[in-house]
Amino acid sequence: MSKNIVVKAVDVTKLYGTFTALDKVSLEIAKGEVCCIIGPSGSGKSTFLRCINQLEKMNSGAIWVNDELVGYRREGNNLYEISDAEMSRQRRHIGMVFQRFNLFPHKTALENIMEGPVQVLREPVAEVRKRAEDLIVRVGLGDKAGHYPSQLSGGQQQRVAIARAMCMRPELILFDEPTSALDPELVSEVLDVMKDLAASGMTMIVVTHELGFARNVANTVAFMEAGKMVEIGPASEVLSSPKSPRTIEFIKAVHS
Ligand SMILES: Nc1ncnc2c1ncn2[C@@H]1O[C@H](COP(=O)(O)OP(=O)(O)OP(=O)(O)O)[C@@H](O)[C@H]1O
Repeated sequence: MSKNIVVKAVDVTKLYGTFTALDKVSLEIAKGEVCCIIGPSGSGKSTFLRCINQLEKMNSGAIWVNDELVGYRREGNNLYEISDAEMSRQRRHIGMVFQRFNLFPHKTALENIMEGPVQVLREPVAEVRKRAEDLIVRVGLGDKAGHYPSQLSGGQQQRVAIARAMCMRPELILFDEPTSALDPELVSEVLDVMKDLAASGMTMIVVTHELGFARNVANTVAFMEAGKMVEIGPASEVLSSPKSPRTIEFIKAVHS
């Protein structure tokens, strides 16, 4: 695989009982690219992100992150599955930002940002603190380092969550509807931080209903429906002249 490809997913299939949540979904993202995944509720967007970072085990298919197989493949009798230890090692390369910010309530903003590198990666505290202090300034919250999550707005909490993901120095950050739990007036401050991150060269996969963000920031837009990747291509093409009738309908509905 080319060194430039950060994520490659091939024929990822996920079943919940007999229900097919993902049906042979494939995707390839190059270093520094931003891919937005759009689609109606229940189409499998979150499930796909969760398969990429191993929060869900797929039933078949394969996922590579930076040339390393992180998912498993089952082809007939040919089963390959990486160990849980290996999975958690791999997962460190992948940051995740959730719809609900999931900060530790009893830790300050700065402590939340430092938590992963100190507790999981066992990096020296002083080094991590320096990095976290730079990051909190970068997300515009330099004056809120000592605040607890309950003292921050939703938009501020989400910016802390983004800084927390970045502090792990991931190869890739997955965003699962990062602005959909926010009051409308707080959406743009989070999107601005994400835009900045994209401009700095971070590879990102973003599940979002913010088509304006997708249009302005994404290189690639993927439209999913009923567990299938219906259409994928350059953002301008998919958003301005979609080919699939279902994509056309969806984009029209979001705009109206
Ligand atoms: N743990 C689970 N057990 C059973 N079914 C599940 C589970 N998680 C998700 N599903 C089902 O799989 C389908 C895909 O869900 P998913 O959350 O991935 O969709 P989505 O496109 O992210 O939707 P939304 O935009 O509403 O978040 C849905 O029909 C959902 O009900």
